[in-house]
This record gives sequence, C-alpha cells and structure tokens, in this order.
Amino acid sequence: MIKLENVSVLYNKKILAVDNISLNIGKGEFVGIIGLSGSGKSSLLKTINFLVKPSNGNIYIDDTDIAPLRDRELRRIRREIGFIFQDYNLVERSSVLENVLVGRLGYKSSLKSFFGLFDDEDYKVAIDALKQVGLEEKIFVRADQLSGGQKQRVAIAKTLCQRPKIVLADEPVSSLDLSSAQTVMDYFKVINEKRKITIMINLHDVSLAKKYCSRIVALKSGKIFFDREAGDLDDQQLQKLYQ
Ligand SMILES: Nc1ncnc2c1ncn2[C@@H]1O[C@H](COP(=O)(O)OP(=O)(O)OP(=O)(O)O)[C@@H](O)[C@H]1O
Repeated sequence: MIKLENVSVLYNKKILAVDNISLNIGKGEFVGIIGLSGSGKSSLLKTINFLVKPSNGNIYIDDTDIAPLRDRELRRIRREIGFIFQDYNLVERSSVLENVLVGRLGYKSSLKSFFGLFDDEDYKVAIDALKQVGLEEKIFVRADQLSGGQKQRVAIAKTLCQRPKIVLADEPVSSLDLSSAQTVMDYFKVINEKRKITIMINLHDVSLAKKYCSRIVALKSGKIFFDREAGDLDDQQLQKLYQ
C-alpha cells in the first residue's frame, strides 16, 4: 500500500534528514515510528504525501509512483491520505462541525470549496465522523473551548471525512497528558480496526507505541535502526536506539 524505495530528504543541500530509506507498509498495518528528536521521523512522514519532496528515491501509494503526478492527480491521492499534526491544525474560532467539514473540501469543485458549500451528504459524513470519535455532543462548540485531547479527536474526525485509506500522524499525542493520549490512541485503534485504515504514527512515548502499534520502525540519524513487530522489541535494542 505504501512503498518507499531508497528515499532521502535533504534540506538546504546539507541536512540529510532521511537517509536512503526503503520501506513497505501493507494495508491495515498500524505502524509506530520512534527515535530520538531529530532522527527524521517527521520528515519521513511528510515525504510520504509530498508535504516535503524527497530529494531521492521513489514513493508508491497503491503501486502508483507519486513523483510524476500532476496537481489534480496528486490532489486525488492526497485526499486518500489524512495527515494529523501535533498542534491539531484547527480553526480555533470555528465550530467543531465547521472544522470537520473542511475534510470534505477535497471532494468539492474549486468553486464550491471557495464558498464552503456543503450538501446533506457532507453533513452526514461529518456527523458520522464526530460520532466515531465520541464528540457528537460538541458539534456546535467552538474549537478553542475544547481540551487538547478533544481537539485531536476533532482532527481525527476531520481526517475521517476525507474517507482516507491511510492516516499519517505526526506526534499527535505528545502535547497531551497520559490519560488523554490513551483516549486519542484508542480512537486511532478503532479507525484502524473498524475502517481498515492504514496508520503510520510518530510517537515519542515508546510504551504507547508498544501498546497500540503492531509494527515499530525505529529511526536513527535518518536511517532505519530496526523494523519489527511491536511484541518483539527488547530493552537492549531500545537502549541502543536512545543512547
Ligand atoms: N524544514 C526544515 N529545514 C531544514 N532542516 C530541517 C527542516 N525540518 C527538519 N529539519 C532537520 O532535519 C532533521 C530531522 O528532523 P525531523 O523533524 O524530521 O526529526 P524528528 O525525528 O521528527 O524530530 P522531533 O521528534 O524533534 O520532531 C533535523 O536535523 C532537523 O533539524
């Protein structure tokens, strides 16, 4: 479903954030990316949907090489790849529903998107998505009145409105306390299991990665340090990773 072949990301012609990574992620996998700060986790995730262009290598989504795609085709592929940010990426002064509807824009003509015109189907999808993350009662509440954990659940609902096949999440729980982080991770698990959405998630907290992910890819200095099933991790390896 996601295939990376010898992918590198070089910033300003000198900082090699991702160093020749090859990786195959199958449909429905829940993959945690771990590693020290600066090891390239964020750059790796962002290069998968071309938020950051790779300086080398090929990226395939469902066997389609995305590098040669023109705007419209790239937009179609990106619509199927949700991206969740650490800082939620919501419009704070807008309601929960308005924020979630933004996830439908990829399905609208440019004119309808410009005027923010949504139809009954859009509202239905948005409300279903909010139910999925247990926030249907907050639908008319302004985003700035929510807790961090609730904001991240709104971000998940917004992404679900895209009807994604893949969700990439960049440190989505690192600003949250443990209990809110677990609640948010529980929702990732639900969308992975119920909707069969493939998830790649960057996590600082190894215990969360072990608890929720089926596979863990560890990065060190932009390279894969290890790649294994979550159940196979051992403390020695983790010690080496974080040395
Ligand atoms: N836009 C950018 N321009 C220049 N250098 C960058 C840029 N983004 C990241 N870097 C550098 O690339 C390297 C990898 O950063 P990246 O953010 O991918 O790592 P990370 O593992 O996600 O770190 P963190 O856990 O702190 O977010 C670092 O040296 C970082 O300073």
